[in-house]
Amino acid sequence: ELQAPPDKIAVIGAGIGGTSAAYYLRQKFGKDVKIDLFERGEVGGRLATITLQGQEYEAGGSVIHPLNLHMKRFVKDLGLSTIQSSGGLIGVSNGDTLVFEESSWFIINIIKLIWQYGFQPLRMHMWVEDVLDKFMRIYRYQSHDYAFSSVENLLHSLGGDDFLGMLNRTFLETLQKAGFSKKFLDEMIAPVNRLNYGQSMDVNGFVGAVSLAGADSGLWAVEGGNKLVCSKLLQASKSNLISGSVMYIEEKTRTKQTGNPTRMYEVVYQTGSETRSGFYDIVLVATPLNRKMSNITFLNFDPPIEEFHQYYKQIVATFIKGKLNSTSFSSRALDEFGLSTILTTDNSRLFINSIGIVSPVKENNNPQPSTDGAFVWKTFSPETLTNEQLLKLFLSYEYAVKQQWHAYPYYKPPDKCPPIILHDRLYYLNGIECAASAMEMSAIAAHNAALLAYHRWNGHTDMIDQEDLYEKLKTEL
Ligand SMILES: Cc1cc2nc3c(=O)[nH]c(=O)nc-3n(C[C@H](O)[C@H](O)[C@H](O)COP(=O)(O)OP(=O)(O)OC[C@H]3O[C@@H](n4cnc5c(N)ncnc54)[C@H](O)[C@@H]3O)c2cc1C
Ligand SMILES: CC(C)=CCC/C(C)=C/CC/C(C)=C/CSC[C@H](N)C(=O)O
Repeated sequence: ELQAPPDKIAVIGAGIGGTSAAYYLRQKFGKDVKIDLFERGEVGGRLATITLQGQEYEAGGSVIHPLNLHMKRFVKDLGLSTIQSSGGLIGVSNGDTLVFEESSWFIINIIKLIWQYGFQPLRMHMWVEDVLDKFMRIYRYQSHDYAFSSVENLLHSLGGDDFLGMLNRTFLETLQKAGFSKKFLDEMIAPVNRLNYGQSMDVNGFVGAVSLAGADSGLWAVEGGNKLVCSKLLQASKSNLISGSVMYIEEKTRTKQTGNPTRMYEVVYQTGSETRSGFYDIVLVATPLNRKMSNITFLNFDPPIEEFHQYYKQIVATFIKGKLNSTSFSSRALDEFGLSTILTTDNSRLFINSIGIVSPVKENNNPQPSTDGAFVWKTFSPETLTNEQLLKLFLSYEYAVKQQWHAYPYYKPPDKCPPIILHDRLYYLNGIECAASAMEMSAIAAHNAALLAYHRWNGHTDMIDQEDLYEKLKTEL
């Protein structure tokens, strides 16, 4: 049995989380509900491009896993096209030498890997596959409309106590327990985690697994920029975009047209120099709740809604067009260097986490140098690079343009996730980032929050936090 649908829903934040939430809310609640989507910056949020000499490059979230089924579905349903992330050879630097270097010959790579690390790369591949296999259960649950009231319940339904345990242990502890050697972890795994999350092996084991999935083959991106998914979702959801910064949310009693006094949420926002507000039946917050990133306060809630203090790590992405100083990484000159991505080990004295050649978002081909042999490189570093540092990395450069991010949570297990239900009809999506931050994670959180809001509105408690879903759905034909 269904209640009358809500009149108005607010979604705060038009990144991939907020726009996909609007899309799923429209699917569940139907065409009559009015959905307002608040955004204080650009649609896309941490999915953004940077334009350099007339070419656009991904400056935020750039790669998508081949098994990220929500992102895949969006691209298909919204009529977008994909490009494959360009390969290129990868090396790992410890600041003095390259501790690992890929060859363009497949067989040489296999021999090198076995020589240096035995069968650990294969075992690691299997470990990640096993985590991914369980993770994929979420798509089955969500396609059957099941929802979860907390991130912990969601993860438990996917991988049981093992998945919850991964939030409580460091990635290092998790992999040491699984029998991987220090050399392999230092030289192969820590550098991937520095590239993807700018952090050491002290992150939680779950985000570590996601990070390794982010180094799988078959990664892809959206032609024209990943942020196009957000603008297309916004359009498809037929939501009303309000350009403004939400300042606070307050619960108040309003008398609706029916004459009934109803508890509603007043969303107060600033647009230009004006302060305005609107009343909503349901509110979804799709931005990290902390002072630096969203600065939203919750007034007069009973019980009060706590202030969240999740610290987000700063990452600086710098785009440099220039000729690499290959001798910063190896003894070879540039014309014999051949690597297009260099990762760094944790103990490296280098001031960057990674550096790699990038292609424009419209190019499906391998990146091409300009006539003088210069490529466009992207570095990730914890701090802004100084001119002196840039001149260490490059023989010469034409430009260096930076984009600074509060990129992802600073992971420090045990990682306890914030609640999804902040109040009766007030939901929070970005708590999922405490398990792992990635585009697909936000899309999963958005689908879950839309289903949760729908079932709670209609009193469908049997669709929330069902135990043993995997077994139940296995027997369902
Ligand atoms: C440099 C970088 C590289 C990354 N690479 C990858 C990658 O390759 N693959 C991957 O899967 N993930 C990647 N990620 C992570 C991914 O980008 C994020 O997990 C994802 O984009 C988060 O989306 P979101 O919608 O949850 O949050 P956001 O994108 O942060 O969206 C929140 C939105 O809310 C708005 N907002 C905030 N406060 C208010 C307010 N008070 N009022 C109104 N609006 C407000 C913000 O302006 C923002 O647009 C990367 C992130 C960064 C920074
Ligand atoms: C959620 C699952 C199962 C998989 C996602 C895997 C994935 C794509 C992880 C990447 C996460 C991330 C935050 C990457 C940041 S750096 C990305 C890229 N290599 C770049 O150079 O910009």
